[in-house]
Amino acid sequence: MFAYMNILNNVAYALPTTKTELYIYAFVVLSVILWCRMRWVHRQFYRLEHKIKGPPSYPLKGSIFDLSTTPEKMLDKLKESAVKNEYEPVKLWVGPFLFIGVYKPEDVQIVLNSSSALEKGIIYHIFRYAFGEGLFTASMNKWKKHRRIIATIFNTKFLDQLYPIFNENNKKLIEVLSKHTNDTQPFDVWDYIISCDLNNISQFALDYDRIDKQTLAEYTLAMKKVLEISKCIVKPWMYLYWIFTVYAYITGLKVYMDQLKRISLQIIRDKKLEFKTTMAAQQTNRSTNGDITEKTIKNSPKVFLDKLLKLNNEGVDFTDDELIDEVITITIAGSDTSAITQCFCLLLLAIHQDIQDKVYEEIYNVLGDSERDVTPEELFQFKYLEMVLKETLRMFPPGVIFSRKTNANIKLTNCELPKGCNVFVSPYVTHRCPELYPDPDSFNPENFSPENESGRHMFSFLAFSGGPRGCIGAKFAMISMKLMVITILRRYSLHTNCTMSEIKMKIDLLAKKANGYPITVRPRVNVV
Ligand code: HEM
Repeated sequence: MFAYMNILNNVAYALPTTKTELYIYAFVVLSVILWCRMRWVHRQFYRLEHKIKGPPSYPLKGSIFDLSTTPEKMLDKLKESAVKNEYEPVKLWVGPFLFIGVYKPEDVQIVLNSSSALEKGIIYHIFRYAFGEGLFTASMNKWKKHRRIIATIFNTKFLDQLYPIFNENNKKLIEVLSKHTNDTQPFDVWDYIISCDLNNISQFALDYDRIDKQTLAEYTLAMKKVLEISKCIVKPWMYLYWIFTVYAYITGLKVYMDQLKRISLQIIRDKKLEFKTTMAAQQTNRSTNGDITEKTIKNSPKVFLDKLLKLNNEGVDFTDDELIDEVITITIAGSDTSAITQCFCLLLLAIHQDIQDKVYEEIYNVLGDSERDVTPEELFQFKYLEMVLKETLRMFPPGVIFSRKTNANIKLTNCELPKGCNVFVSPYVTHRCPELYPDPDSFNPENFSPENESGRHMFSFLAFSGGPRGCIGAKFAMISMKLMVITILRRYSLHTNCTMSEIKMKIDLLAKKANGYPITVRPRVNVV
């Protein structure tokens, strides 16, 4: 009886007496109810999540949401946790968002080929705000329609007629590099390579032949500036639209975002007008000659935008805004990625003189002493250079992580991903797995010899992602990168005092080398 009275007294003591206490109590009780309801409604999500290993997580903070962590450290932590869990999936809470890393090629294949993982993850929001809803950021329904159409453009015949664009820009590149031939100290090759790539990709996407130099300079500057938003990717609060918008205004980024759109729209309008005139001329020629004349054949589509407009005319029906988004996406997705790979490749060849000699030998075997341009048939013969570029992409994939949102549970080899999580794949982590690539921290193009490649799982090499949402520009990239390396090595030998252990990474959306790519160039005098 006494004990009973005591309990009642304690309860009475704990009851709210003031209005403030009442509000606090109500808030706590409501929060607990809402939390229980959320756990109940999403019980299947939590049941599956619970089965996946990962570091301890704390409310709000999650497992890795630590402001002092740099992206480079975060990547090292990811690699550590993957090794610790023997490359089985690892879960990470970032604030309220569940991320699950998938590293084993067998699991990666399931994810990238799954129709339940075609939606892009939350980290892409920033890119959607900055350069619209092109293929790279598009939501699933839009992506399905656009990808099917745009994939028809990236065929071999279309890519083959781009060689003159690449060759012309490469020639300009080796001319500007000539001013460094007497340098005794290494210089950073980045600015030269990215300018060449920006020219390649803008000419490919928009056809710059007809735009004045001033506009070209404005467009490439705007592209460089907009690309800088990738550093926001490690700041989750930027995923909120209104915070990003304020940031874009304050930092002046909005000016460049508008500039990209304005110039693209102007070119699209000019091209549309030109396209109409050509079509009208074709109609007239057909009615007078009964066939298409030489003049109209010469006017057949040369660049990406021409092709899009032609498809539009055939009933595809892209709005001007959609055309702008796709053109900007192609230019953004195709410039830094290629430039990073080319810079790493040049640096790695400068560090590994024996491998550089082998690449030069191959160039000499195919092209001899001639200075003529490389043809598509000849480029196909550069097998060793292809191995070198793939090994570069293995060690230093520009995209170290990419992610998708699951819209259904997905069964992997040993566990199940819950619907609604952000699943991510890390080429960097998978590419450094010693079971797939022995001695993974050494640069060894033999990893991609036909024998070694055929003995490995297809999804062991993820630099271009894979499955239906993989890189649409992979072939374009390989052609442009091969042609550039060939052009440079034909004229110069490359040297550096940088060593492998000195290569430190700087990561935002893409992974670059911190402190640039220091090389020296010497005119080639010796013939093999
Ligand atoms: C070395 C060069 C390149 C690398 C390493 C690379 C890598 C990638 C990766 C990993 C993805 C998938 C990203 C994700 O799922 O989030 C991707 C997508 C994409 N890439 Fe590339 N890329 C390169 C060059 C290019 C080029 C030259 C173009 C255009 C000409 C291009 C256009 C695209 C587009 C449009 C997408 C989005 C595809 C879609 O979602 O359907 N890329 N790329």
